[in-house]
Amino acid sequence: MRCLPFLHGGDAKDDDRRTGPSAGMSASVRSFSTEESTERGDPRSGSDLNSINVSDMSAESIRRTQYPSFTDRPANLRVFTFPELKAATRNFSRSLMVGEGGFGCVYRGVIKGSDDPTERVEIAVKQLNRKGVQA
Ligand SMILES: Nc1ncnc2c1ncn2[C@@H]1O[C@H](COP(=O)(O)OP(=O)(O)OP(=O)(O)O)[C@@H](O)[C@H]1O
Repeated sequence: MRCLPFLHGGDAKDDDRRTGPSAGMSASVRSFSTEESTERGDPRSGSDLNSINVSDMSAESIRRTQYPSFTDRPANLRVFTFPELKAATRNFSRSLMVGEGGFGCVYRGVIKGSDDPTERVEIAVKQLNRKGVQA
């Protein structure tokens, strides 16, 4: 699941969508949980989820998946827990769904600011669909 700044109006696929932290309204997230796995109590840790089974990967695909360590992430990359995203989107309410891509649905949400908890930051949260065509 990933979390992006929520954009008002217009085509969300334009360049504004990729402005990131410099836009002053960003919320980045990297979470691999799904509601399904969380409610089953999936015991995998974040580091487990970052690991890659290379047994059946080609050399080319391995080269393409050389991500930096999750612990080496940029200081301004904010990480959210699944319960936080669930609360922000009112349990992924259909009424807050703003779109759907090949990997899953995108929901509008509101979270507290990282520096000022009274600040309300509008976000877009994509919930990955494991059964989706691309996912
Ligand atoms: N940050 C955002 N703010 C507002 N709406 C968004 C945002 N991100 C996505 N959306 C809405 O959700 C729809 C689907 O977005 P998504 O990123 O899933 O598209 P995609 O790139 O086609 O999907 P995928 O990456 O899963 O193939 C968009 O067309 C848009 O309507």
